[in-house]
Amino acid sequence: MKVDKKKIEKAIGDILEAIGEDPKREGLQGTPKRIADMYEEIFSGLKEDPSKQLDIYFQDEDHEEMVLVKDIPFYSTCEHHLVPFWGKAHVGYIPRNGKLTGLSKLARVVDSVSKRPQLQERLTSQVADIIHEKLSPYGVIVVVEAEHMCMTMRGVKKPGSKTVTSAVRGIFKKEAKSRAEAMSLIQFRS
Ligand SMILES: Nc1nc2c(ncn2[C@@H]2O[C@H](COP(=O)(O)OP(=O)(O)OP(=O)(O)O)[C@@H](O)[C@H]2O)c(=O)[nH]1
Ligand SMILES: [Zn+2]
Repeated sequence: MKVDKKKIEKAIGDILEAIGEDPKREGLQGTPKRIADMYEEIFSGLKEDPSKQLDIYFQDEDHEEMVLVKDIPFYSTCEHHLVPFWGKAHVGYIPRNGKLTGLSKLARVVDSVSKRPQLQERLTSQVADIIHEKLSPYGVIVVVEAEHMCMTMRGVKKPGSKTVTSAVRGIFKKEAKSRAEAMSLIQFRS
């Protein structure tokens, strides 16, 4: 289902009125439509199945070592306040039976689960679960670091504070050594 743009436009008009604005003044006339268009874009992940991004994979029987794509930028929307949280995701996995996915597909999975009203913890575990279920790798590790606008521009007002979440599956859960190796690669700065 597509977003109901008419309903969003009406709601935004109501909010503008409720805060004491005049939705008919020149600068605001197009705002409900702009926001409806924007919501269609930033919530487009709601009607996607992110695991479809991993439908295509390559076979390389030889490669059963860690693959890590780090510093994947993302923007998401906090489900509590509907304001942005954004940062970087680091996604690693150890392929099994030569099931390698395209590197960009890992970033596409991050994009897809970001474009919904989200919790950072859920975003992190959804990325790990999708890769784990679809590619059956030896293990998956996902680390997400983000700044939440609901903690900076309002409320507790702590600009610069970062929230770090992680989700590990398979071997990364069982073996501290593999986890430590992945974490050192994530932290490595060239
Ligand atoms: N666990 C988790 N909490 C989040 C996330 N995004 C926002 N929050 C928190 O959700 C909580 C909502 O708390 P409430 O007390 O219901 O709302 P509030 O009165 O606006 O809270 P304050 O932000 O403390 O002013 C806050 O503590 C937010 O920091 C997230 O991704 N994960
Ligand atoms: Zn929030």
